[in-house]
Amino acid sequence: MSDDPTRPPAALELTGFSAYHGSVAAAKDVSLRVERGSAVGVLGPNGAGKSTLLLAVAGFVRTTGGVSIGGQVADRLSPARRRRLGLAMVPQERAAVLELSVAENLRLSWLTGRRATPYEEARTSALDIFPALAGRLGDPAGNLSGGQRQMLAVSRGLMATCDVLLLDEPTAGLSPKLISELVDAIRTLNERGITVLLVEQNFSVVERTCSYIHVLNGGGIVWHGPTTGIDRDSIGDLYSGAGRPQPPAPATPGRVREPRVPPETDRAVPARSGEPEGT
Ligand SMILES: Nc1ncnc2c1ncn2[C@@H]1O[C@H](COP(=O)(O)OP(=O)(O)OP(=O)(O)O)[C@@H](O)[C@H]1O
Repeated sequence: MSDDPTRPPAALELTGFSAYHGSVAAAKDVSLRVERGSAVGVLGPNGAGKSTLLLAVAGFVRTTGGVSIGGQVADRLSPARRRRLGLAMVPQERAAVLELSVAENLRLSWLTGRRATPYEEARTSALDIFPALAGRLGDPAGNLSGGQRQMLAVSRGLMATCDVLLLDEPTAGLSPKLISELVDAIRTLNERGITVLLVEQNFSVVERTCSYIHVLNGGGIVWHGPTTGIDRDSIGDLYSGAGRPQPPAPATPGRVREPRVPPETDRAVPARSGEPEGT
């Protein structure tokens, strides 16, 4: 948790957070902060520990260190209790009950979620973001294309009427058109005050949605900084931990988003162990 009592609580905050498969730490000493209504990206090579980190935040993996959701300490809470605090996760597998219809899948997520918003309202709100699903409500989820199933997976997260959405590589395998739709959807979520922690391999998606990124490798954060101004050619250096801060590039309207971070934290810094890292 933040040491500064005057700072409003983050939507999500990890402090010295480690996550274990058995006795092996797949995410190590991760500290990060995600402000309400912002999107923060986690990039890194295969096996870096990104999915494990999200699963651990959602409560499915043994952890040490601190996790708080909306200012509430959640370290020891079950996944269900974390959902009630407003956390939802969309795993990499595009989870849906394939035998149930699209509408039934949405209803199921609402029933097992926080029900902070009436069902009809939550459904209208989700379909507003993914209109392609509106015409498929009666179809079995198993009949959807991969991209449509991804939209359904994100909609299911929204039906839980969440405040914080964890997205694990939501654009994997999608066409450029569907990726653009998903990018727009993430921006819309932020505009509605929903916070997003986005695991991605696709830097372009992170660049278009996130104000801040953390690069994970070998389970630890090897670099973090604002997204604006990162030179695409330096991504390999960031992955290897050899990244150097880049001078901020002038924002190009419509292409690069203005950073949402406060000016005093608008700087790129190689990560040091134990250092709080945030937006
Ligand atoms: N259920 C598990 N049991 C044991 N080890 C696991 C398990 N799941 C993942 N691991 C190991 O934890 C490490 C991190 O895996 P993780 O899936 O979190 O990485 P990732 O960054 O999400 O990779 P990718 O981008 O390929 O999905 C890897 O070494 C992996 O082999």
